[in-house]
Formats: sequence, structure tokens, C-alpha cells
Amino acid sequence: MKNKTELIILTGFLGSGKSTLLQRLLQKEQQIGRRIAVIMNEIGKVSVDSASIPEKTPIRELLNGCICCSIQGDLTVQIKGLIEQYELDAIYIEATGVAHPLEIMNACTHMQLIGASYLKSVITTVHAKQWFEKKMSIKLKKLMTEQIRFADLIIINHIDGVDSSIIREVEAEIKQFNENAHFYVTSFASIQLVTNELDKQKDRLTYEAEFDAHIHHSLHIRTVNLPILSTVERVAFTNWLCQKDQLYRAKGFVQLNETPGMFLFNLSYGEVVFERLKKVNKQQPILVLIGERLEKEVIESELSSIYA
Ligand SMILES: Nc1nc2c(ncn2[C@@H]2O[C@H](COP(=O)(O)OP(=O)(O)OP(=O)(O)O)[C@@H](O)[C@H]2O)c(=O)[nH]1
Repeated sequence: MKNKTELIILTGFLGSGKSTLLQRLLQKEQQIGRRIAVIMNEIGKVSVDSASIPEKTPIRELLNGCICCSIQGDLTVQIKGLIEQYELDAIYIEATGVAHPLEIMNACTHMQLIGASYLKSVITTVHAKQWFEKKMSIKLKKLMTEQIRFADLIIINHIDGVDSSIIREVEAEIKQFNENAHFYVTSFASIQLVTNELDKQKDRLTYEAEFDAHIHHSLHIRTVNLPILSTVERVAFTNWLCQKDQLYRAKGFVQLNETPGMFLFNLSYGEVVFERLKKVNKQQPILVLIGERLEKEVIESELSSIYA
């Protein structure tokens, strides 16, 4: 008889390190020869992160909506489809940064999947500095807290440059919301997983209807996707992204004046990083912004003013 496929959910606020963690976990899975598929969910129309998934890994993208609300049914269908099409040991599901884990957990434990898969673990990443500095609205804090509450494994990430006494404070604070989870304190989601740390089957009934699972609706999160029509100067582009108010996350592909090639760029919590793509497949220069009160026309005009 076929073994049940493990479902592992990765949650955590925008930019906290889910994709970085996923890459590490996939490397590890590859080393031990397990058969893995990935489902990526993005609230925007474009998935930038899919470009970092190893080539032969089956991947499904759920775009332009959050699994935890509008496309919950699609997730169940995609899981079922993957399991029918491939022999899989596990499916990793990367949620959007604004997703509430509960609804994703429900989609993963849907009646249609019983016998074929089971929810093995919910992993939540937290940006240590962002948590400590508390530069966030009450609603945002609530969302992050909910992501922590439902985790089996919590990765306190982005600890580079953060004082160890502050890290201890963050850990102690987070433990107040979930004392049963396993904890890792990491930079670039560098973890060494012990297998049974993921081994916690969920009892979904205990989670139902305790709170508002659609808390992010009141955050007025919007995404704006724009093609980047010219090369840009690295510093001007970085400065522009960093000064934008209520911008939680930016990512995409860009070509720079200074250096040839295509670059993946990432803005998370005030830090912009450019990474040259080793292989350019179908990537076109594109900008994805996620934040509150973003106006597409304003962004379009600001962007064109920094074209070279
Ligand atoms: N300095 C630092 N940067 C990190 C760390 N972890 C991840 N990053 C970088 O932060 C950026 C965002 O990381 P991702 O792994 O894409 O974050 P994410 O949670 O998947 O982001 P979304 O899917 O957009 O919500 C990338 O440029 C990462 O390389 C860390 O521990 N320290």
C-alpha cells in the first residue's frame, strides 16, 4: 500500500525567511533521496520565489489570492492532483506572508485527502528584529501572533546583527504564545532538523472557530506588479524602495546599470539584497510590491523617474 504523503506548511510574515528555509529543507530532502513537491502561494499575480526551486521538483503555483481565504479549495485540489500524478513522500506548502495557518491546515485535512496524505507539521518563521522593534500595527502583531500560535516548529530568523540578549528576549516573548513548539534561532534559516521534530499530527477539531482567521483582511494589504522597462541604478532603486511608507515587502527581477545580467532583488524589513541569477529562464524584469495603501499609478510614475 502507498504511504501517506506528508504535508508540511511554511508560514510566517512577509520576508521572514520562508523561501530561504524551503530551499534548505529541499536540499536536505534531496540528499536523503525523498520525493518532494512544492506548492507556492502568492497574493500577487507573479511568483518570484518559484525560480529558486530545484528544476526537477514538481511545483504548483497558487497565485493572486491567499490560500487562507479565496483559494482554500484550490489548495486541496492541487494537493490531490500532485499525489495522483506523482509518488511523493512530502509536499511543502509555502503560504503567503499574510496567511492565517488555520485555514491552510483545514485545506490540508480535507475529507478528499483522507487516506492519501496527512498534515505533518506547521513551521513558522519570525523576523527577530522586526518582532523586537515592534514597528507594526496592532493588527499586524495579531497576525504574526496567530502564525506563531499554530506552529509546531518556530524559526526565529534574521538574528544576524541582533544582540544575543535581545534574541533571548524575543524567544521568551514568543514562547508565551506557544510553549509547546520546538524553537530554532537562526540566520538565513540555517537549521539542522531532527526528523521527529516535524512529527506532530494535528487534531484539527481543536482549532476550529476560535478566532477571526481572516484578520489580514483588515490590514488592507495590496500587491502591485509592474514590469520594469529599463535598467536601473542600484543605489537609486534601493533608496526608492527603502523610503516607501507602509511597504512590507518588495521582490522581483531587475537589470542594473552597473553590472550585466539579471538580478533577483528582495526587500524585507528595510534591507535590500540583490542576487545575480546563475541561469535566466523565463524571468523578465518585474517588480512586486506588497504593502498597505499602495497606489499603482504613483508607483509607476516613481519607478519611471529612476530609469537610467
Ligand atoms: N540578513 C538576513 N537576511 C535574510 C535572512 N533570512 C532570509 N534573508 C533574506 O531576506 C529576504 C527575504 O527572505 P525570504 O526567504 O524570501 O522570505 P519569505 O518569508 O519567503 O518572503 P515572502 O514569501 O515574500 O513572504 C531574502 O533576500 C533572503 O535572502 C537572515 O537570517 N538574515
